[in-house]
Amino acid sequence: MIDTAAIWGLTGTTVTSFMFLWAIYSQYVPRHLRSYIEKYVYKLLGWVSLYVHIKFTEYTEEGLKRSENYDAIRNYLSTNSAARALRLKADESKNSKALVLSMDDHEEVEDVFDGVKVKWHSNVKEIQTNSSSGRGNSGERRYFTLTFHKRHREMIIETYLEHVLREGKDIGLRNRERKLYTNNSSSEWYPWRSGKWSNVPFHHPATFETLAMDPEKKERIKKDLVKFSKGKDYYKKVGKPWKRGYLLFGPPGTGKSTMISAIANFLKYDVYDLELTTVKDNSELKKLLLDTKGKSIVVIEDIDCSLDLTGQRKSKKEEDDEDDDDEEKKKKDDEKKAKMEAEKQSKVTLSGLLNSIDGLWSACSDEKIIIFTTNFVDKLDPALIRRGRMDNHIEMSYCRFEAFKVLAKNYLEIESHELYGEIKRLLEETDVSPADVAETLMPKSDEEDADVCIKRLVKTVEEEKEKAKKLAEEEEKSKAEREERRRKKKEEKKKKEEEDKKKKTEEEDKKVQGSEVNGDLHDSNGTN
Ligand SMILES: Nc1ncnc2c1ncn2[C@@H]1O[C@H](COP(=O)(O)OP(=O)(O)OP(=O)(O)O)[C@@H](O)[C@H]1O
Ligand SMILES: [Mg+2]
Repeated sequence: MIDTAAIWGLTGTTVTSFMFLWAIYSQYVPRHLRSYIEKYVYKLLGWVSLYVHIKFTEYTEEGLKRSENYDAIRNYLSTNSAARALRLKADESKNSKALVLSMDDHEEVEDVFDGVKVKWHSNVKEIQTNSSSGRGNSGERRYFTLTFHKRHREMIIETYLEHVLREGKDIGLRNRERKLYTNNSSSEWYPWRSGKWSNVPFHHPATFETLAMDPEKKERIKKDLVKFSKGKDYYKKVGKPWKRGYLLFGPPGTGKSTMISAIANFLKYDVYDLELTTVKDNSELKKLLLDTKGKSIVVIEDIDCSLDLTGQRKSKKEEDDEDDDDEEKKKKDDEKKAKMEAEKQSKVTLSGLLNSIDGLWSACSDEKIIIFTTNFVDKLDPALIRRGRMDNHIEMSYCRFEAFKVLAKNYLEIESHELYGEIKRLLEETDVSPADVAETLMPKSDEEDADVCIKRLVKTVEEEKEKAKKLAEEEEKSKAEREERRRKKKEEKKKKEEEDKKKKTEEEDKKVQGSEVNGDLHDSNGTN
């Protein structure tokens, strides 16, 4: 069938007469003759028309796969056509969180790029397909036609189309429903089962605005993220894979997991929450990482607990164990047992993890952030967290006044209070996690206003301060007791050693004396 959009270059009355001819042609000319005629008409149009037409179909040649370019163009035109076209179509795609308004079939919109005018036309064609049962089915195939003047051919093909596809893909990524993935155990790694990763829509509400931390630090992190996300060309230029590692460390409840959600929402990335204890070995780990998409964050939470990743440092530590008293030894034994349990389940090693982060990252898709979190940064092997692997080390600390102000604004919608001075002083002196502050600030009923919550916070922090003081005193006391025990043990050991030595010397003296007496006897016997 002749592509009607292909003759778009012709005007007014020509089009009307052509339509009349077209009706006669489709009714009276036999089908087998039409393909010949169409072939030559196309050739003729190519000679006389000043316009170039490019067709973008909804499905690939084989008809099986949806064309990514078609979707990108549709997204691109959705911003254009929503403003200009009169008939629009509301698409509700499975992976899109927003309604995509694209132009309806047989609509047309103009676009201007670098001062050059082009036209996009949306078309639909009836097709006959043969099903496996042998019966013919009819369906619709959609396509876009781009029309522009011959003299802009080079610019359109080389620059404009690249711009349209890039923009369209970006719009698609912005509109897509973001996902939170979690890894499955390898027994489920079949396409007809769950595959390597299961996912749910990612709807965590945390943002940098709601994250309580030092504002300057927050700005630095945001700038770093923006630079990374726009760094495609830079990373290519310096020959580095386009990835960045973040290490988030700090005590429990200081917002490490919240920060991950804030980063994901800020960059509009998916999140892959990698549970290392369900990964059997290094090869499984590599396969999992290779199966992650770009524009995503791979997270390994509590890396120190996931596996024994502390490497050789362990043996050095063991040497110091001798000085510990029984209580500490028991604690360490329990820790070791827990780690051995984890190792039994998973054989992922430190070097395996390092290889997966470094070696294969370059091979899998671009634009990826890997985040490790830990409560104990000192426990980690330096090889794991060196710059280049973990480029940015971020300490999430206890709630100080600046962070408190963010929480008060979020939870109580206040920016000042007469007790702010008191709170500032208390928070500088006392270590309270943002999680605790947030919980205290949250109104527990409709009767509780900001004043009640702020007073409760003052009380809570004062109590925490008292508790911390008592704990410090107790620790000091038990430390002194431990020192005393250690000193006594050493003294006893020394005393025992001295006694043993003395005993030994006495025994040796006795022996010498004995042998002298024997010698004398022998001598006297000999002379007899
Ligand atoms: N810096 C923060 N800003 C805002 N809210 C926070 C912050 N830190 C903690 N919270 C609040 O406390 C809760 C717990 O915080 P989160 O899970 O992020 O802590 P975490 O550092 O990951 O703790 P853990 O080390 O135990 O995993 C969050 O749901 C959030 O409401
Ligand atoms: Mg956490």
